[in-house]
Amino acid sequence: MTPSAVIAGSGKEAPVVAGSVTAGEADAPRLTATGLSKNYGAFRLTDVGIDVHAGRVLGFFGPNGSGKTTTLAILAGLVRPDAGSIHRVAGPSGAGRQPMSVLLDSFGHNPFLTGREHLRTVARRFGHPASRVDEVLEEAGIASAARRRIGKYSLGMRRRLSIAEVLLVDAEVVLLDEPTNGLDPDGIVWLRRVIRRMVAEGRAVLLSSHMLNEAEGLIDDAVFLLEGRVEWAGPYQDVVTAVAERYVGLRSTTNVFELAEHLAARGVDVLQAGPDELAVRVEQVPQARKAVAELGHGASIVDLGRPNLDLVYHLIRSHGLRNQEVS
Ligand SMILES: Nc1ncnc2c1ncn2[C@@H]1O[C@H](COP(=O)(O)OP(=O)(O)OP(=O)(O)O)[C@@H](O)[C@H]1O
Repeated sequence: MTPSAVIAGSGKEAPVVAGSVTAGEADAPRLTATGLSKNYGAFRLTDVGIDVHAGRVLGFFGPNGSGKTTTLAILAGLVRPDAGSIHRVAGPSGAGRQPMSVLLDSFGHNPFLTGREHLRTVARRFGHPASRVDEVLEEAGIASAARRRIGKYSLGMRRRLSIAEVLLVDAEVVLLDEPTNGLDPDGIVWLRRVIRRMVAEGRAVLLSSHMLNEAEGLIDDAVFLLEGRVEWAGPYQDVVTAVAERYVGLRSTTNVFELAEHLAARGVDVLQAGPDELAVRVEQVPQARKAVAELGHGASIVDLGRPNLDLVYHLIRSHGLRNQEVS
């Protein structure tokens, strides 16, 4: 069962996984998880490690069922792992923030409460004045629905309410699982602003998302999960560089879909890199040229430039780019 949306306030409710808290520097990792493992029988999360740094956004990516929500639920203390440890590092003293807030993909709101009643409960729990509730309702664009029961909210309104809740909690570490789900384009633009502001305020943000276009301009670090294991983790610029060093673009006057099929049939690892461009491994360029010539077309090898997150994701997903030790 996927846990419902929750705010992990004090962190005390987390089942302790050899967890600990120390005081840290301004730019230190605020949350470090190592060796997280969970065996669900049909699915295993294996040896997952994550560092979420102050003032940075960590993009957390992987296909459906790769274990992202399971990992977030463990970090939030909602699921007890079979192994691993979580270490939280407190920010500079005086910030007065809660340790962590979490927005999970599913909702755990009481449908019989109004949006305002729900947020007032959260505000009381964390000692915030009721006036703050109205501020976040306004900011989230749901002030006009504040007196309506949550059960009558649309999907996007419930998502906005969850984000309002994250703002209200005012935490050092913010974990966001698919926060754009259900948001309209205005809501997505607003969420981007919210995330940028949170990192500018020195918070550590983990953003799990399938919306690669949306995540691209926001992330500083990335973790790619495949089948419950970390395939690649580190500064996002490093994976972009790694892809740009290993792959080149291939342009041809022929239909690229037809060309891609032709190359794949000849054993060339090939991916779509743009509307009229493919990506192939540097070492397979001679093979690719030969295959293109067989089709009777010319082809040019081009620099991929800065590969976008979409291409990086698909390369990792289908060809692998492991920079993690396999245990
Ligand atoms: N409580 C549970 N009991 C058994 N299996 C579970 C449980 N929770 C999750 N799983 C399984 O763990 C696997 C990973 O699920 P998880 O929700 O973590 O993936 P995800 O990467 O977040 O996927 P998505 O992108 O679809 O949200 C799935 O196969 C799921 O069925």
